[in-house]
Formats: sequence, C-alpha cells, structure tokens
Amino acid sequence: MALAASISLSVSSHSRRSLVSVKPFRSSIQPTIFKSGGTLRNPTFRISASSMSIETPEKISQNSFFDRKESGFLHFVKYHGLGNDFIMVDNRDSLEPRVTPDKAVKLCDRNFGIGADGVIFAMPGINGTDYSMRIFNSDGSEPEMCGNGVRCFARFIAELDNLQGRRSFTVHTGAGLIVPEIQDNGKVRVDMGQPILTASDIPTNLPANKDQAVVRSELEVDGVTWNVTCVSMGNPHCVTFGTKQNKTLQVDDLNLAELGPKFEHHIMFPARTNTEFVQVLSHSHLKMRVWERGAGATLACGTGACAVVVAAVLEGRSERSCSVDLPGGPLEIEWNEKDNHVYMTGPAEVVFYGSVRI
Ligand SMILES: N[C@@H](CCC[C@H](N)C(=O)O)C(=O)O
Repeated sequence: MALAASISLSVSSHSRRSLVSVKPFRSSIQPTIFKSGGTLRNPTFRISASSMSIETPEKISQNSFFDRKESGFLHFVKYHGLGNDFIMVDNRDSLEPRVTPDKAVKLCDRNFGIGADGVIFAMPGINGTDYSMRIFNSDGSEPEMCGNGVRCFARFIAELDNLQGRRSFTVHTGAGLIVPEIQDNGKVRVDMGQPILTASDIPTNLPANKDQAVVRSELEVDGVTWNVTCVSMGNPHCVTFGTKQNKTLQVDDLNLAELGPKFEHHIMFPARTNTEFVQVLSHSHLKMRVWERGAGATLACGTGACAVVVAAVLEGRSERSCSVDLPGGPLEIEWNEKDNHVYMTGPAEVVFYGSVRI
C-alpha cells in the first residue's frame, strides 16, 4: 500500500490527552483523524511525510526531516519489525538518552501516546564500534538487547548516515557487539553473537542440569509443571515446548495475558524473563508466541526467536536452521555450528515519521 501520511502528535506529561491528524498523500484515501479533543492544539506544528514503501528514505531526505532541530520537540521515526514496534530516536550527538524512562512509558502508551513496544536510541559508538544502541521497554525498564529493534536500527542508520554504500556496521549493545547487514532485498541479517547458557549468567536460579545449562528442566507455575530451557541472547529467555502433563503445545490456545506475567516475575528469574511458548511444526519450522519482559505480549521478538532455535536444538527438536513463525510473521534463524553465533534474518519497515513535544 503506497500510503503516506503527515502526522501531528502531542504528548504532554501534564495532560494525558493526545491529538493525531493524519493527512495521506499519493493516495485516494484522505481521512483526517482527531484522536481526541477535536481541535488542533499545535497548528504550527507540522510533521513530515512517511511512506510504507521502501523508497521512503529519498522522499524523507528531500523533506529534511532529519534536519529538524526545534527545541522542545522530539523528532522520531516509528519502525516495526514484524509488528514489534519502536520509536527510533536520533541520539548520535550524545551518550545520554534524549528521553527519560518515564517519558518513554508515556510515548509508548497506545492510547495516550505514540504507541510502541519500546524507544530505541541511535548513539555514538563506543569501544571502537560504529554506533551504540540503547532501548527502553514500554514499562521504562532497559533491556540489554532487542533483535527486531536492531534490524530497525540498521535501516534507521542507513537513512540517517551516509554509509557510502556500506551495508554493514558494528553496534555496541548491552549484549556486546552486534553486527547487522542490510541485504539487497531490504531485509536485515544480524549476527546476534553467541547464546549464553550458563545458568547464573542468564540469570536463572533453576539448577543447571546439563553442563552449566538449564535444559528441559521443570518449572512450577501455579501448580503446573512446565518443561523449560533457559537461554540468554544478552537478555534472558525461558523457552517452553509444553508441560509435564501435556508435552506439546497448541500455542494459539494459550492465555498469554494470564500466563506470561507468572513466568516474567517468577522467583527463578531474578532479572525477570522473556518467555517463549513454542509449537514444533517440523524439524525446520517452529511456531511461537512470546510474553516479553517489560512489554507484555508482542507480535514478535527477535532475541526470543533466536533463543527458541537454540533451545530446540539443545532439546533435540530441530535443526540449526529454522523458520520461526511469530504472530507478526516469520524470521529465519540459524545457530551456526562453526562459530557458535546465532544469525537472524527478517524485515524492518518504517511506519511513520513524527514529532512530539517533550
Ligand atoms: N522485542 C525484542 C526484545 C526487547 C527486550 C525485551 N523486552 C527484554 O526486556 O529483554 C526483540 O525483538 O528481541
């Protein structure tokens, strides 16, 4: 759909009202939406264009979106990776995030804010890397890494910086060095590094049962015994393929909103955890739903999909290369035998460009 929009948003920390005006162009649809209120509170505050097509960067640079520097406003681009959506902030001039965790919570609010699963900051590189990436979850907590986010980050950087034909660069994250590469088809392949399996490093209080790892262990949740494997991709994941009583899951039947928080806040996970519920469709095809730490049920989780393939291999359920179906679409994951790194390939798309008063 070649829909492009001009969007105005105002999010105030004092008033929880918001106003959205959407004016599409290059489209026969011409709605004007006032999300609440009905009057344009910032008539001089006009926002740049966006497109759901991949020609967006050229169009946007013509409009000098990224040159906008008005004080009191945050200019952002909203991206998504399979529906896991992020407010991307150009923070290349400072290692201090331009938005506080409290403000991130407000911006991520789907009713009173822009709406997103997190806020991501593109920052100067450290330790010899080209860039650094930091992220706040929608609850304001700061995770170490975000797989879908780093694909969005790669496309965002390609828009922001003149990479002179370079397709790949290095990114410092809380999970260490991450290397995304933009492919000819626009998808992003990411070297996600090595999975961490040592129980205390994940961290989990579940006792190690295979070398130092927790593989197909038992986790008691509200009187039900789940079989779980714990993996860190820099951030913690608890992967389950079923319970002791019911060894295979039909993931569509799960009540995630009820189950998810019980795993996230379980005493066995001192840093909380992301949880993936997985159904094996074949040795190279998995289906998962995720409850994310600090964000709840999301449409996709890149680090989660990586953790799922690592867990599936450790439990002898799959090959090292798998398609992983998430509610928002598929990711291709490979746990490479030679270098022990996990590689993730998937899309990252612009949703819209906007500015918000901060
Ligand atoms: N959606 C992300 C993971 C984001 C961080 C996570 N909620 C955490 O707290 O660890 C992904 O795509 O990996």
